[in-house]
Amino acid sequence: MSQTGPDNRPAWDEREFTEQLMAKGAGYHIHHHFNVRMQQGTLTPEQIRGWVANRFYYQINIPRKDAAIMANCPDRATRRLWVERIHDHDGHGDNPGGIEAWSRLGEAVGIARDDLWSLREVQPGVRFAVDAYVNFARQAPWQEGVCSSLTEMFAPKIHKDRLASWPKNYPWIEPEGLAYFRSRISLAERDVEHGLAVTLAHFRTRAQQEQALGILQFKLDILWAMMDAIALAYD
Ligand SMILES: O=C(O)c1cc(C(=O)O)c2c(n1)C(=O)C(=O)c1cc(C(=O)O)[nH]c1-2
Repeated sequence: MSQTGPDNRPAWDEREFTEQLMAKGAGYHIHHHFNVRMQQGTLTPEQIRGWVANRFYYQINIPRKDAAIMANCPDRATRRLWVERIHDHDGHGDNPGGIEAWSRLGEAVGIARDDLWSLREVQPGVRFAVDAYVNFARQAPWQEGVCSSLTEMFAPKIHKDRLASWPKNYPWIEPEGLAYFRSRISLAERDVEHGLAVTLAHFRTRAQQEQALGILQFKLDILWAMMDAIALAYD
């Protein structure tokens, strides 16, 4: 039975709703001019370093964002899956984790560890955008926080693009530095499987489904605003 909201428009079925979410990929930061230039190989070492140093602020805040979603989630089964995201980034047991891998990317592009961790390169626009993501996760119902992570549907392509093009375009970057991108491909696919299942189950009426598209747009805007701030600072 298709559910209707107060305006009586029929809900999309799961296939159509998923297609609507996927169509949001047209606004992914993969299409931002700074990313296009990064991919074409025309960025200078300073520009690459600027991007890596600023994106680090996103990396260190992802586990805080995920902890906020968990804190809002009363469902133990969901928390058992969600906690893996925190382990992925912070590290767990023998796995040093994604933040450490990003630090190694920093070293591979010529940023000293202390410089990266000092956050002194982080631009105000990047800080505001990332903080908005964490604050959203703190304040919104947990299913909306989950929905906002769905830009990860589009992330495996951007990671694969970097793995394919950086070694030939930026031979000065030590190849071991790219391990973060490699690690994220399967993790993003796993995250999306879970995040999409939660989203399809929670946003049922047409109005709710459109709200989900709005949440995904909010997250696309965060990533886009980060790129704008980085492009402005290093162009
Ligand atoms: O390199 C990228 O372009 C990119 C984008 C995104 C994204 O779409 O939010 C993530 C990541 N990387 C990433 O590595 C990552 O771990 C990640 C977690 C999340 C999230 O919202 O929970 N997004 C992303």
